[in-house]
Amino acid sequence: MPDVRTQEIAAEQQVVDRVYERLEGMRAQATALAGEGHRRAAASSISGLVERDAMVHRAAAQLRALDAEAEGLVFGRLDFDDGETYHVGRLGVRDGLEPLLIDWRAPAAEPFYRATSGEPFGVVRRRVIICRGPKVMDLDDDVLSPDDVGDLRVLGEGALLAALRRSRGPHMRDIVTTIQREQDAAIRAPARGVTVITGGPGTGKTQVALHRAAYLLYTDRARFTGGRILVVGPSTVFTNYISRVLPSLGEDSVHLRSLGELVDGVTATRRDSPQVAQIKGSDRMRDVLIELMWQTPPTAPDRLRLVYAGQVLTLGARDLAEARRRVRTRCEATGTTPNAARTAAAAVLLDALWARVDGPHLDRYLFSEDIGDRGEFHRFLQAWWPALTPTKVLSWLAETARVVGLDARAAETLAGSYRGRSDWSVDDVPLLDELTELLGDLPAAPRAPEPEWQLRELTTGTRHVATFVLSCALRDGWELYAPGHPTPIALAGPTIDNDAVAAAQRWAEAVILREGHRVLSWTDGFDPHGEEGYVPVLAEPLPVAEADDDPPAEDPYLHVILDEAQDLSPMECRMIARRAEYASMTVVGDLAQATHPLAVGSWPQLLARLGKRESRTIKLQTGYRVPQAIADYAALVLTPGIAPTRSYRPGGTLSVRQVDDLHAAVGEAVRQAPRDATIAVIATDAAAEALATLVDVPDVAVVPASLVKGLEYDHVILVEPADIVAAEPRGLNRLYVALTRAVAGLVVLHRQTLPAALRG
Ligand SMILES: Nc1ncnc2c1ncn2[C@@H]1O[C@H](COP(=O)(O)OP(=O)(O)OP(=O)(O)O)[C@@H](O)[C@H]1O
Repeated sequence: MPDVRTQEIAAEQQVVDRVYERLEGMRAQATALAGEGHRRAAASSISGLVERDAMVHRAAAQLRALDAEAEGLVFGRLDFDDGETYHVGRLGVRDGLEPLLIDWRAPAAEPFYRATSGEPFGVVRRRVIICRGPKVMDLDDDVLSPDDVGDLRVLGEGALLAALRRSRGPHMRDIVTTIQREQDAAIRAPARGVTVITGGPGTGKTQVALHRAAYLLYTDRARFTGGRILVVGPSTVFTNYISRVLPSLGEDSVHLRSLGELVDGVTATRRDSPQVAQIKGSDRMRDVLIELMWQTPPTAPDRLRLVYAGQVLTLGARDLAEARRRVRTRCEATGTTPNAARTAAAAVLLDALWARVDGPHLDRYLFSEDIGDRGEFHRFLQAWWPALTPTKVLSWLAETARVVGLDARAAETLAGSYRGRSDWSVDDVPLLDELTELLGDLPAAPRAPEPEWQLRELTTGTRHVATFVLSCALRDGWELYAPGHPTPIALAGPTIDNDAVAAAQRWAEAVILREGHRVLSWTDGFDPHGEEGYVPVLAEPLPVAEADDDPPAEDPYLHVILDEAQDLSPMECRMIARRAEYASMTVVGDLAQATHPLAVGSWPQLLARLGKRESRTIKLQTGYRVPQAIADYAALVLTPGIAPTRSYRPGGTLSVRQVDDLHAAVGEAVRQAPRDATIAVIATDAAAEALATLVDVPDVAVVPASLVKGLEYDHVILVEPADIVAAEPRGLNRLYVALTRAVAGLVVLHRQTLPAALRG
């Protein structure tokens, strides 16, 4: 006769089997629907069918993601006092009208995470079903009666302990079966406004942030699907570590980026020294960058020499500097970015050259036309006012001895950080992003000319032309149209006879030159009204894109989740704020772990940097990573007044050893660490480099202290705390972060005296 447990497991297995059977059916249906074509399903007269098909498609997509993760789909059951029972899982499954499995994010599943004996929500029993794929392995029942309330109010204690004991892999695993009450409240907080989630190390902030992303997608999929949620983490090591959590929840449409990956085309992983980070992170860098982008490019020629009407016209370095200053003033007054300023630059140079022409009888238009015809003027213009990319401008800093807006020492520190480097640091990324905005779009690549038949196609109304067009209207005389404009930008008026095509073309060439383009010759074309006209062949491709042809603006993010947000510098906040303009936010962090020299002292201060106001704050109190003994030791370095995290994790070993030979001691500690565990040696960035060659053992990671934030390992060997503290202004906070990475064992090795806080 099987015992009750075995019987219960068998009963649950039947339910799980039914769920998988139904899913198989849905999968087959989805494949068939895909084969049939979605249009046919959508055209069905029964609207319920369309909804069902959509559900089947969605389930199939989720299943693909879940299959890849091989996680059990069913993990919970709730029994209510009215006799009702449901099963809770990673996705919702119905058989006809009967719900077989409730999605963990559905309101009906909330009691699974919230019910306590004090507030049971009608639940009499919560059961965690421990599955390996489709096979039920074990059950953990929680009978809710008033006597059950323990000190920590842990829900599903057996399952939680089992989850905490599970061996650690290279990636973080989801916690969907064991989310705790306070975590659930944070996950399900309203999407709107800004939700700040704080808590000590290991309280599950990152987990909450990721489960919240999955929750928001569930509650408003139409709004958030397709990459409208952005999750930002501090480093690529960290984003890689957490990258499996959302797929294991069946969600793959969230953008997960590290701070070094927010600008297209750049993947930065290296951090600058605190001294450099302090300069690059400060918001005065915006002014520095503005000065930099208007300065004379290092490759620009410093003399312009042309011959006109037998006269040698020269602009020397001082004239050119003055001309550049005038272009800047003109552009700043009109909000023109440097990349859109070549037209203005041409006009200012022509003014300066004309001022040197001796001879009152000479004509200004003819002068512009003649000079404009000279290839040398255009070659000069391109070199003197080149198209600028953010990377090009930032690289000038390596060579710039005097940086407007910085004192000499800061300028030298900044320049030094670029010398001899070919890669960008994470701290450069906000500067590149700022420059992208400041410089404006690059002139567009040349577009294929419109086929002639398309030009003739016009029957009624006006069109936007793709290039300049010169045409002659019967009553108004010669008109010149510019790209993208349906109305003329210039009218010749009665001065040019309607038949004098050559004169009209000369006039138009002068106007076009003022717009920054040189005409080589003319061909036939059509104006915006479909009338025949002349189209110039330009020396350079047109930088102006027709309004209709602009690439669609990228969809903005609608929710931005920031992890380790305590560390964002003012420039990083500006970069995030640009992406979060239309977004609600979830801001996650721990001020005690702030290590950036410009980190904020409070959450309202951070939100002010982001241009947002706090809507709600949720503080997580219980730690799940660090055992209490290690948490208490780490808390010694905290500022007095900050309470250590109350840890739920049992066990843990702590050993603090003073040694003579650090390298030998590290080798010994690595040999003694259990083999089936994840092991990290954490040291200052400089020491980590040396240790990495020394500790060449597979599965043992040597991690620089600056990269360890957000990560965790079963065993941590921490090397020379005094050096970690001394390495940077917020060294104590860095030490606190390093001390709170261990899940089971922490070995602290030191040769020097320990930092005062740890001696206590
Ligand atoms: N409810 C839970 N059930 C099981 N494990 C949990 C739970 N909450 C957190 N954990 C585990 O605790 C560890 C720490 O979680 P997490 O990294 O999210 O904490 P954190 O607050 O972001 O830490 P830090 O501030 O150090 O970055 C992880 O291994 C996580 O899986």
